[in-house]
Amino acid sequence: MTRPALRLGTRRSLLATTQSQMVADAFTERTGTPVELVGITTYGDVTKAHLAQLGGTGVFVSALRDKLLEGEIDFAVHSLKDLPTTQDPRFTLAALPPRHDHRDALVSLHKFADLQPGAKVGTGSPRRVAMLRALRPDLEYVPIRGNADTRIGKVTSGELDAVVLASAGLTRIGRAADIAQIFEIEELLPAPGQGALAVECRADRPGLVEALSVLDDPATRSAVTAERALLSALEAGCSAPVGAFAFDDGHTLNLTAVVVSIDGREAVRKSAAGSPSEAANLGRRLAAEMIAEGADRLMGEHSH
Ligand SMILES: NCc1[nH]cc(CCC(=O)O)c1CC(=O)O
Repeated sequence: MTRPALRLGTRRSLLATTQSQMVADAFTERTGTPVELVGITTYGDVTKAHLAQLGGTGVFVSALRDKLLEGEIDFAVHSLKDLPTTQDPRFTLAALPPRHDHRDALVSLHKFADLQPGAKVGTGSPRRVAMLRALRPDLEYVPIRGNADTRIGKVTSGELDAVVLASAGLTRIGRAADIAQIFEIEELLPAPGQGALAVECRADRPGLVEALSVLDDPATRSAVTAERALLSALEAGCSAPVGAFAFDDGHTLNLTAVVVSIDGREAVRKSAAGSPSEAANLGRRLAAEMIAEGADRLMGEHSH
């Protein structure tokens, strides 16, 4: 007997459809249940303009959630770093699949250290600007928007000397060959949850939550739980210059986080370790220690 296909709602961008297809394939391989992708055009995709004024990437998330509530789709795949840290109780993150690469990457013809003084580096992220400024205050940081292809195109055309994007996203859309350098976390701490995917469905479908949970990776879940608890406890918005990375080696969860002033001159950077079963506590504890050292002052207007 063939089972009915589950409907996986996805934005139509290359990154979104690729990530959704990866999850669909992994689920079908594990369970034998077919998955059908359902393309959804979101308000954010249509208007393009002033995404920040629409509430940042949250518009993409809420469009998919609306389709879950309407029953048009069974589940959705999000980039975890685009999800608000406060979970809407109507939905469950049924699976957090294994995270492979959390780091940021430089797309350029040159290594970061070899860029000429005054070279133009494109990134729309205050976190990346603040941390890169700490390393190279002599470069010019230019805000940019658009999908990865558009951003890479500005390097190819010579309009910019480099752009910085998540390594995971570049690899997923087949642009790994354009990466000149991957930043290690000592240089550039990624956004909380960067590189991880979240598989979400309605909380009132426990059978589906259980079925999707075959894709969950407990070590990824504990790591990103700590990162996101820290972000939430810092009361930082998605545009705040906050970096965090946690790694669960199966016994110990190590968390490192930084808050940098937007000019790159001041930073509070701290690490802590704990039990993976206490991931959220670890994140909250490290956030409290960072606030005690002035992290909230550094965030300035970027908090909330
Ligand atoms: N904010 C946009 C966004 N959301 C997820 C990714 C890439 C994939 C990931 O980080 O999981 C990107 C682009 C980028 O930051 O380069």
